[in-house]
Formats: sequence, C-alpha cells, structure tokens
Amino acid sequence: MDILEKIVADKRKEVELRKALIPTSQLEQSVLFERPTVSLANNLRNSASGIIAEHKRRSPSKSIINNSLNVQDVAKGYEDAGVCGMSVLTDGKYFGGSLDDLLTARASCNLPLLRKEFIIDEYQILEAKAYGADVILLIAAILTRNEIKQFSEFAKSLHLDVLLEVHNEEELHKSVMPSLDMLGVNNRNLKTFEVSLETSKLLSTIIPDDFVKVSESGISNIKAIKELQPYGYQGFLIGENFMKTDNPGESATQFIKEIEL
Ligand SMILES: O=P(O)(O)OC[C@@H](O)[C@@H](O)c1c[nH]c2ccccc12
Repeated sequence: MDILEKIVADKRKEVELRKALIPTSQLEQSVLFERPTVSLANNLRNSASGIIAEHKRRSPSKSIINNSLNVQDVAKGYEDAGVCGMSVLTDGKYFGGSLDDLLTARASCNLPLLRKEFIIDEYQILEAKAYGADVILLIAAILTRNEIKQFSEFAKSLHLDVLLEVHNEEELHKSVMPSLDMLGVNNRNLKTFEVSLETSKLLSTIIPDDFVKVSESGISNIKAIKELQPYGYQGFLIGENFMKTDNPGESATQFIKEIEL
C-alpha cells in the first residue's frame, strides 16, 4: 500500500466514526450554514499576486514544519499580507490539523477558506460548510469520475467553490467537467513526494481556458511564480515556505511585495 492509499483507508474509517457521532442534521444547524460564501476563483481572477497561503503544521514528507504558531495569528497575518485565500489542513493524523483549525481561521479573518482534506464522502463537504469553508479540494488521484461529479455538484449546491487537483494527464482527462471552478496541478507526487514545477508547465497546455489554473506545492521563491505565470497560472498555493518561518504573515507580506515589483 502506498502512502496515499494508507491515508485514504484511514480517512474512510475516520469519516464513518464521525458520521456516527454527529448526524448531518446537526451540521446543517451550524450558523455558518447561512453565511454567504466568498469565491476564491473570483479573487484569483482579479489579483496580481494570486497567492493562496496555507496553514500546515506538519506533513508526511517533511514531518514537523512548525508547531509553535496559533491559527488565529497565521490567519490574520495572511489576511494583512493581502493573500487571495487561505488553505487550512484539517487532516489530523498526517498533517496535524483539525476542523477546529478551520473554525478558528473562520473566526479570525474574512479570507475565502479552503478546507484542505482528503474528501471521499459528501459528509466531509457538509462539515466543510458547517466549519466555515468557502472552497473544497477534490483530489483526482483518489476519486472516480462519478465521485468527482457527485461531490462537485453537491459542493456547488452549497455555494462552495471547487478546486480539483491533478498530477498527470490521465487524471486531468478523467476530471474535466463544468462543476469545477479551479484546476490545481500538484507539483508534488503524493505517492513519492517528488516535487517538480515542470508538472505545472507540462499540464498547463491541456487545461481548458474556462478554469482558473492553480499551481500547488514546492513554490519557494518569486522566480517560480514568474516562471509559471506565462503558462497561464493565476493561483499559487504555498504552504511550507511561509509556515517554516516564525511569522508566516510577515513572510507572505514580503513575498507579495516582491511579486508586485
Ligand atoms: O508546502 P508546499 O510545498 O508549499 O505545498 C502546499 C500544498 O500545495 C500542499 O500542502 C498540498 C497540495 N495538495 C495537497 C493534498 C493534500 C495535502 C496537502 C496538499
């Protein structure tokens, strides 16, 4: 079993346990269910920097990134920096995140929030909405075309944006459909953890123009952004480069200043 299969197997068990404890009717009673969502795709279309900044304490590839920050400061810092949106890891076992992190981020800023999670069940989309997300991530590598269709249409019915993540041509061809808002190319192979910006460059030509293109992972300098912009990328998902510092908001501020120069 590779790491991705292991994560998904654990996730299926976790979701079954959560479902047994909190019925969907209870999720739907969250006051956040009535909150009008903010579109990350629209923000990216109208931005010069296109930065989506992530909150990530650790990862299976890097173990600890930063354990001494609080979500509130990070969210406020990113908002002050002028990022387009914030991504919040909610997986506990492999990334040290939680739905509580999402809720705290929601309470701390007005940015569109992406629930960064391995979604394999509609229940997790209801959770995303109930804990204040504006956007969900769907990962093509772990879903069938039918699931992508079902989950993305369900998310749209809740007024959530959908970011679909691919890593190769086959995943892209399997996934393209009108219920997606953004297409993300993960520069990191989730099975081997190898990172290459070439993945974004290669796939850019076959992503239809109606989707906002997002390049994800392994972006650690302005040069990478400048290199990817000519390929049509309008969004850049950055985690570790900000989170490894003592003040991710300040790092994001410097980063955006440099892009706009
Ligand atoms: O920390 P990085 O290399 O800047 O990467 C951020 C983000 O792209 C990465 O965390 C990510 C992309 N796709 C994912 C899917 C699940 C978990 C995490 C991810």
